[in-house]
Amino acid sequence: MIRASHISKQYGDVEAVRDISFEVKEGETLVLLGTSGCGKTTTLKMMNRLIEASSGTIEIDGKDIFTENPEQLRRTIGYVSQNNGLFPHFTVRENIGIVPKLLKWEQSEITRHTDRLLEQLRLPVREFASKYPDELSGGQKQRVAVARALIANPPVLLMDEPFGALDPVTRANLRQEFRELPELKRKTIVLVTHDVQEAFELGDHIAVMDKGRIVQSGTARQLLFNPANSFVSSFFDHQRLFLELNAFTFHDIWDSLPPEKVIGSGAVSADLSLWEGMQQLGAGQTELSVKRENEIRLVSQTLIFQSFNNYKNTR
Ligand SMILES: Nc1ncnc2c1ncn2[C@@H]1O[C@H](COP(=O)(O)OP(=O)(O)OP(=O)(O)O)[C@@H](O)[C@H]1O
Repeated sequence: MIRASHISKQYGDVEAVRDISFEVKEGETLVLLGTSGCGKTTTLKMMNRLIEASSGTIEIDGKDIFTENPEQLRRTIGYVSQNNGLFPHFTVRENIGIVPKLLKWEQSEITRHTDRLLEQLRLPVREFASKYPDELSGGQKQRVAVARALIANPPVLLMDEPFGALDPVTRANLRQEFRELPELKRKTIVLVTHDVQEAFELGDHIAVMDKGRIVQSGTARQLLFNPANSFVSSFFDHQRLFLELNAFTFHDIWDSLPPEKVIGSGAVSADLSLWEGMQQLGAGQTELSVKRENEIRLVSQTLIFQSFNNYKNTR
């Protein structure tokens, strides 16, 4: 569990972060979302003391991080930086093994763990372990950076725009893989992004930031349907329908669905978001009749319009 209370960072006259407080429960992901310069990276780096806070307190698992040795603290927190931060003169295997080496693991242990992670992150050991960062694509470098952050099995992971430099397709694929990676299931994660879709896909909670402050913190649904002010709602306006379809699952419209069961084997999984489900329906990947598919579409769209009306009424 991470608890940040009233943290601020001042650079001369610039207040990069102003009196921010938040909690991240064990195993949850908090996304810091905001436009360039709003203080996301500064907030993240205060949590592993790459930047020292001007005031406030940060606790990780009940321990005040300001009383710890910063270097030792950083060995217990996984960190993926904005530009992947790989050492160019180290091979992939050496880059991933940096922290275990500092922790004085046996070399055989380091190799075993490195190779397992490489395979999991779809970087076959034979092909990639001895390569240098310059010989990798952007997406491959990010996978190595994630492996490096995970190898010592830290309970907390900090990620700064981990997919930022990638094209939209690679970015979406990596996000999907990232969500399914068993290593990440129980981690407490703080992730920085300016990408709304990324925030909604990966965050249990999302903190929307502006000018060094958290304007609103909540689940995707809370932010979409109960925005604190026009800044928050305008943040989502240009892709609202897409976000709403992602914010609901087929569970949510179960009662409104036609009586004949459409969810289950051969049909649509109840855990799918409406967006994913409708994509499956559109691609003819289910065993449902066209008539049934159209009924589901109609129910989904009606639900969204109802929600949208509720949302408009709250403004
Ligand atoms: N070392 C520094 N000295 C002075 N001002 C700084 C310093 N680092 C950051 N700032 C300022 O603090 C503010 C917040 O910067 P920060 O890097 O946290 O923003 P960000 O939201 O992460 O932006 P981006 O998405 O572009 O990385 C900015 O106005 C920035 O100019």
